[in-house]
Order: sequence, then structure tokens, then C-alpha cells
Amino acid sequence: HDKWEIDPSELTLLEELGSGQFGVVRRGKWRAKIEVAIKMMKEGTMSEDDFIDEAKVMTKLQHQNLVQLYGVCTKHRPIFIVTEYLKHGSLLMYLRKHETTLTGNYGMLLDTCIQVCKGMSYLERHNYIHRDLAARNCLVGVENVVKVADFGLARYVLDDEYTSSGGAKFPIKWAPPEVLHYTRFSSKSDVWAYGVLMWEVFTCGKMPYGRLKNAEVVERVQRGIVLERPPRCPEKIYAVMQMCWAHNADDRPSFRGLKEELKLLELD
Ligand SMILES: Cn1cc(-c2ccnc(-n3ncc4cc(C(C)(C)C)cc(F)c4c3=O)c2CO)cc(Nc2ccncn2)c1=O
Repeated sequence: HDKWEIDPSELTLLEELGSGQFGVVRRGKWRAKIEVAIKMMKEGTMSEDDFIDEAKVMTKLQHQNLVQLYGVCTKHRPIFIVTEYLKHGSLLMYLRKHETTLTGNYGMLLDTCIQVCKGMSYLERHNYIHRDLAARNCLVGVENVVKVADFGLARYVLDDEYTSSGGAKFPIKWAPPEVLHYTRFSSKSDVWAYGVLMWEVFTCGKMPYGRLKNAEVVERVQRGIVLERPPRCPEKIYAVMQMCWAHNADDRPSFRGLKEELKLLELD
């Protein structure tokens, strides 16, 4: 009996939460009382067999700042991916919705960044690369808990518009030079994306590089031009973002190092 295989008869499907990259996601209950989110994978959007193999590994990644994968229903189509549920939805929407109360609340904004860093530091320790870290792929739960979602799933997307760096859906604005040129993903490319996520947090959800076209962003990143300091963002916090945007991946800090840097800022 595969522990990560969930019996669909133990699931109750409730309201729709949105339709992500892979199709509809609904809130639900598992064994009557556990609140879950259920991704119902649209046919042809994901390389399912590869994902099902990986699912057993993903269920073992457990950390308070990672959205927990409870299991999968693979005995029927569409397959279901069952995860923990966070009631406030995506961090990006949360930042935009609460901009007035969050602006200038550096303690809150810094705490948000530290929580994401802790989740990413755990993935780094387990040699697990997210490949699409951004505020839109983090979730907010009760008591301002923030968790990293959908880590590693990018590997199973079948849509070339998303997977190829020339595609319209490729997350260019969160990609470092080595990903733009060679699609070379690593924990250090996740660190670059984390710097952009910090910028998203300290601008309360602005779009990085505004309305610049992808080609213009690629050109700037190649020339070493990085995002400007968000208005009223403390210099010391912007300095950490700039460390994440070192052109050479080896010159960027690890998430472990970032965690120490950010904790020092918390003392200021
Ligand atoms: C666990 N979870 C997931 C979601 C939720 C809903 C719809 N789409 C998604 N998304 N969003 C993004 C997404 C991205 C990917 C990449 C491979 C990284 C490109 C792969 C996905 F599979 C998803 C997905 O499923 C999510 C994120 O997985 C919403 C929750 N919560 C709420 C609460 C209130 N309102 C709305 N959502 C929640 O708790």
C-alpha cells in the first residue's frame, strides 16, 4: 500500500480556489476533517507518470514554511494532487490587498521574507530546486504564516510556452543570467528569484520592471542592471536583495547564509 496514494472516496470537494497552471484547484476535506486543496490535473498539462514517481519524494519534504503535499489520487483521470490548505491564498494577492496596512510595516514585510527564506533553506538542504519561486507561488495562512508552494512542479509542465526561456509564460523577470542563457537551474537561481520576491514584498506586490517587455528585461539583466530600491525600503534590506542578484551564481549567498543576514536585520 503506497502511503502517498489517497483514496478519493475519503475526499469531499468544496468550492473552487482558482485555476492554476494545471487546471482547477478546489478546497476540500480529507477524512471529513482535514482541510485540503485538491488540484484536478487537466489532461495533457503535466507529464503525469514522471510526477507520480516524484510524488513519493515530495511527500517527504516537510517544513512549517512549505505547503505540505499530503498525497495523490492516481487510479483515475484526472489525477488529484492533495496538499494542505492555506486560507488567505497567494502572497502576491495578499500583498496587493493589504498594501495600505503593510506599507512601512518593515517588521511584517521582513518576517514574510524570513519565513520564505526558511522554507527555501530547507529545500536547499535537501538539494531540491523550486524553479519558479515568486510571490505568486507562495501562500498565506492563519496568523500571517507564509509558505512556499508548488516547489519542483515546473519540471512536469508540458506547455512549451512555460518551459522554454523564449516562451511567453516563462518567468523571465525572476530568472538570473545563467537561466536566461542556458536554463541552468540551481539553488543559486532560486536565490536570484528570492531577491525578486523580496522586491515584490517590499513594494507590496508591484510587477518587477513594470511594463518592460521580456526582451528588454533580458537585455538589462545581461548588462548587470538590477531592480531599483523600492521606495522607503531601508538600505540594509535592499543590500540583501542586491546580494541575491550577483551576476555570477557562485557570488550569491546560499539560503542558509541569507537566513543569518535577515535575522541580523531583524535586530535593527
Ligand atoms: C494549497 N492552495 C493552493 C491554491 C491554488 C489555487 C489555484 N491554483 C494554484 N496554483 N497556482 C500556481 C501554480 C503554479 C505551478 C507552477 C508549476 C509553479 C507554474 C503549478 C501549480 F500547480 C500551480 C497551482 O496549482 C494554487 C497554488 O497551488 C490556493 C490555496 N488557497 C486559497 C485560499 C483562498 N483563496 C484562494 N486560494 C491553497 O491553500
